[in-house]
Amino acid sequence: MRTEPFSLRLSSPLATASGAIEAREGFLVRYDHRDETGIGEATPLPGWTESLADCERALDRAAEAEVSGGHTAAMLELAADTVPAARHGFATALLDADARADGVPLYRWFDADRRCESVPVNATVGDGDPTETADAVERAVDGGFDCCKLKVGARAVAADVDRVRAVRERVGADVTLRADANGAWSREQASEAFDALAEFGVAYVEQPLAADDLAGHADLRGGPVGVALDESLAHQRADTVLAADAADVLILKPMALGGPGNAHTLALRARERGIEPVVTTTIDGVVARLAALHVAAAVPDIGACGLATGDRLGGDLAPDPATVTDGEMTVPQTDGLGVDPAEVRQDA
Ligand SMILES: O=C(O)CCC(=O)c1ccccc1C(=O)O
Ligand SMILES: [Mg+2]
Repeated sequence: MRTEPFSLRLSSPLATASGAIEAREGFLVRYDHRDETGIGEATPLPGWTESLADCERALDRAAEAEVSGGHTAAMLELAADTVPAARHGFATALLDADARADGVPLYRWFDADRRCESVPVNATVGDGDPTETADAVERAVDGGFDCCKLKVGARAVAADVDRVRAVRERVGADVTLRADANGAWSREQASEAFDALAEFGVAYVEQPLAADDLAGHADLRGGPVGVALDESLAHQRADTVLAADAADVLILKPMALGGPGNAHTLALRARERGIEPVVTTTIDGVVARLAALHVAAAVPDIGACGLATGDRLGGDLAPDPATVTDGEMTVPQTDGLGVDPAEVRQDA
């Protein structure tokens, strides 16, 4: 196992209720397995995953364990609940090598019977005043998106409602709107927001309440605006979240869940319970974005996913083979993730 640090600046920082994301630092992971080299990416995001320092220590421990015990021993050092980003990095490299060895794109390693050319994606629009927000959504719609997610919760509920009204007036009824409060609201604020946002046809709100308030989320369900859980999954066991009947939609971030395999398993388990899975990045480099794209591609009839985040980066780890046209992201059909590990490095 070989690891290499990288640091990517966002040319377009994402303003959220829990602060702005301005840069992403992490590690590329390379692993030789079954005569192939696989590549993975560990890009921790504090609040969602372990710290950068804990990620590095976990990868070092895993590399040491691998020398004598192979990939099984390495994986035992990488617990999904404590070091999910480190686990994601190694697990992705292993999966990439396995899919290459089997001669299939990663999504077909998850489900050999599937063929998936593209995955629908939403545009992600950060906090801003009503005009800035409507401008950003209009640009996205002009660029072919028909589903936009707005960050809310960074200002008063009434001010967010003004933003959503401005967006709806600007782009009309045909665009699907979602909101993401990143856990900012009290129960009272959330119920006020849900009542007001219903008028503008908001499909769902991601994490309206704190991550541990599953009962509060369960109470918000049943109206025209759906409830999606995101942070709750990063902070609690998936079994607890699934059993709480607290969500219409589950947001699955492979980086926060310990890897593409864990995210894929959870997507199918959510479906079994009538909960819609949505796969998103944590604003990552191209390796992790492709891993998330393949997870989404492996799930039949998945709705719009939060994968169109590459254009926020000022530089990347390799050219991106997945382009977005008419709100659909193309899925690479070459073996593995769809990037050549030899061409992956910072600012490639
Ligand atoms: O879902 C999207 O549209 C993009 C991803 C996104 O919003 C996000 C990115 C980094 C950290 C947290 C989040 C989030 O969904 O809350
Ligand atoms: Mg979210």
